[in-house]
Amino acid sequence: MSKVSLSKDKIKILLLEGVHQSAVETLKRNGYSNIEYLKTSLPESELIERIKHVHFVGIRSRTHLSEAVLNAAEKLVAVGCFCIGTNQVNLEAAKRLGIAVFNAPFSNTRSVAELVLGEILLLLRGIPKRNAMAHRGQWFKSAIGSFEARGKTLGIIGYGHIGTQLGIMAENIGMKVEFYDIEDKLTLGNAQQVQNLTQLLQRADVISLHVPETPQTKNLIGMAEIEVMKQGAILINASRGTVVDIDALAEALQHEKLAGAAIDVFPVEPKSNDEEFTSPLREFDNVILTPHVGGSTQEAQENIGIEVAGKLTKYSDNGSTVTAVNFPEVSLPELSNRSRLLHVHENRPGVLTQINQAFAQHGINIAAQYLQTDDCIGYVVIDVDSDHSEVALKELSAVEGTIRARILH
Ligand SMILES: NC(=O)c1ccc[n+]([C@@H]2O[C@H](COP(=O)([O-])OP(=O)(O)OC[C@H]3O[C@@H](n4cnc5c(N)ncnc54)[C@H](O)[C@@H]3O)[C@@H](O)[C@H]2O)c1
Ligand SMILES: O=C(O)[C@H](O)COP(=O)(O)O
Repeated sequence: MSKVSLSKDKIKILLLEGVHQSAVETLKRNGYSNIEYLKTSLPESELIERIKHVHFVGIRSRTHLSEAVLNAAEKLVAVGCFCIGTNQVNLEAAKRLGIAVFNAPFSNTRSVAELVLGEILLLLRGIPKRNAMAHRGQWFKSAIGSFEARGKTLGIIGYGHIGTQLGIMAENIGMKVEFYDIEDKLTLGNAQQVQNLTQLLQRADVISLHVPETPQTKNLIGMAEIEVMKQGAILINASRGTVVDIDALAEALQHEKLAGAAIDVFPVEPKSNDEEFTSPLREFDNVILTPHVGGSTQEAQENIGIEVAGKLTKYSDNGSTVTAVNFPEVSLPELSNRSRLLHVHENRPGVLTQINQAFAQHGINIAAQYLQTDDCIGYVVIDVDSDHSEVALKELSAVEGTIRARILH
């Protein structure tokens, strides 16, 4: 259990993976100056050492916050994922330890959709192969294997923030859009939801994946799924590397079952730009390989920096957990002329009663109280008169089942 009651200059923030400077500016504007900024991710052993002293950590998709790392993070209050995906964080372990995790659920979605649209056009025209040949001095002027997008069917797997935007853009260039999603979805434009994955795979000229990394999406596209796709279809994956069986894809390209592919994410990705990228797909001219840059645009990164740093400062300054991905969500008013106690506890019967009884015994008047729980933890926020705040924190910290308690003035 950790108690935190620190002035802002003592709050240590570690930002990894070269998050946009807008994050640093946002934190500084809000009074947080104790920031360590690294351009790379860190291997687990180094992270375990560095994270011990840190109150907030900012990462992107390359940094793995495993249970071992989180267990070592004695002072960690919150994690900011400066991206959409949060699969690189052990969210359950973070929750058990009372560490809130935030992300940027929308800010880079347009960038991904735009990249995929471009790839669809290039792949339908066979441009990656012609481009590679031209670089080698070969002139391949031919309409063979070259098609317009107009009238072709785009099959989207995962019709969320990215899938829907891609669908609208694809319709605007005359494509027919169908999608498969495990949820019933409101269809935008003229898109049609199909009932099963096989149906989508059989009908689409281009398949694009926009699902999260989950146990269900692991190898969602393997040998069997590629087999049912149309002869000469195109496969695009800008979601997560675990979603496509890369060896199965390489084999399908070898046998010319597929006309091309665009892959932005890989089962194993280099840890830094200095590390060599290895993949069985490197040998194929008709595959666009990109180094996980779907969301890497200036616009997206700047917006993500502001959004996630804003969420971290709000949680630090006022306790709000709105949009946290692993925490009960509590929306809180500004704190004025009082102290605010933030208490994360195991969700077991009687915690709130214990708190209220302890406060009553010490004559601590509760000015406001907010509580949200999920199946594992509870998060209660209590505003009290500042004169009582230190006693209140002591009492709160002694409550059975307490995971973390901190105070804001
Ligand atoms: N390449 C990049 O740089 C980049 C950038 C942003 C996001 N991403 C990845 O793209 C993913 C999608 O992003 P989003 O913003 O559209 O997410 P989202 O949560 O808005 O949408 C995901 C959709 O997938 C559906 N889904 C989940 N499991 C499924 C399954 N087994 N089969 C079919 N549908 C399923 C969900 O119901 C949802 O509609 C993210 O989780 C992230 O991993 C990659
Ligand atoms: O989850 C995401 O938003 C994307 O995969 C982008 O990750 P990145 O910030 O590491 O580029």
